[in-house]
Amino acid sequence: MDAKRRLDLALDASEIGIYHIDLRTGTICADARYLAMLGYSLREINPTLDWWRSALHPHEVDGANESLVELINGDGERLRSEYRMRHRDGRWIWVEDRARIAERDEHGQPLLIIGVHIDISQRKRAEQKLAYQAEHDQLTHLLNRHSFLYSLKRVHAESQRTQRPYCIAMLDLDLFKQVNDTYGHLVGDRVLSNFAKLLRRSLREADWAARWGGEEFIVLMPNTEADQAQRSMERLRKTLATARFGMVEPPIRVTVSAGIAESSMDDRAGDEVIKRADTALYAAKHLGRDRVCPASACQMA
Ligand SMILES: Nc1nc2c(ncn2[C@@H]2O[C@H](COP(=O)(O)OP(=O)(O)OP(=O)(O)O)[C@@H](O)[C@H]2O)c(=O)[nH]1
Repeated sequence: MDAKRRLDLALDASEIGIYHIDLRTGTICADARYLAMLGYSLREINPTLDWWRSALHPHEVDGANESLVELINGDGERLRSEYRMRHRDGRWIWVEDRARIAERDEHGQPLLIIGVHIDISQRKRAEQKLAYQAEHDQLTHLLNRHSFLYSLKRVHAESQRTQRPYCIAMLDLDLFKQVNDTYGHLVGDRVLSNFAKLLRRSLREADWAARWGGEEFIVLMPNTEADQAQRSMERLRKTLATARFGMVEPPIRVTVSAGIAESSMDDRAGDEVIKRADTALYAAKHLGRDRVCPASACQMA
């Protein structure tokens, strides 16, 4: 087998598309594999740099363009970037683009760029899945404690800057051990996951909800004062008190207790607000459960 045939077969197996850009005309000469990746055949399209730009995802168009401009005007010889391109059927394909200057004129100006496109959509999907799993609780799909604390750090800094308070609510399902003991752990899991849906639905877009651990949840409400937060948690409490979880007969009823704390300019970190909300939650439990206690009133407990 001659070397060219061997190379063709190897490229075919690799599913790597090859292209070159003629910088004098702005035309792209792409091979069949490059075009097939985007749903086109050789006869259907004459790609140009303008076409390439128009097919880029809005989130990556600037970055991809800058990498190319840097390759053309900078000192480097090589480019390596990742971006999405629109497939003919409307999907977005993640592409890894690796290219180099192939020819320069007598003044050193690039004339030709040669490169390859590799379809990395599968790897990107796997990375996105891993990132999601690292940030979310597996059972409830709410944020996990780690990513909640990360968001809290940012909201706390923003609140110090704007001098506008935020609120934290700590929530704990009441007597949840009885649910597990009566119906089993799997039914308990479903109650937790249905409660999480109810919680998410009852919040504003800007609020953050997380599973703090076990049957305990935490909510961060940016730009919110204690009375607004209390109204929001009261609504949730009432909705839950009248909800029925119908996975068994008779349907399960669950209530929730909550403690609410508003941030103050004296708080050095969000942890201090969490501590006050936790103390208020303890007061809510102590006062008989199925209630919302603001930290400002929990001395009553
Ligand atoms: N099904 C299920 N149960 C959980 C999970 N995490 C924690 N629990 C249960 O939640 C229950 C918490 O019980 P306790 O801490 O005694 O509190 P409680 O029964 O809710 O009572 P109060 O908090 O005092 O109202 C325990 O039975 C835990 O096993 C989980 O992921 N799934």
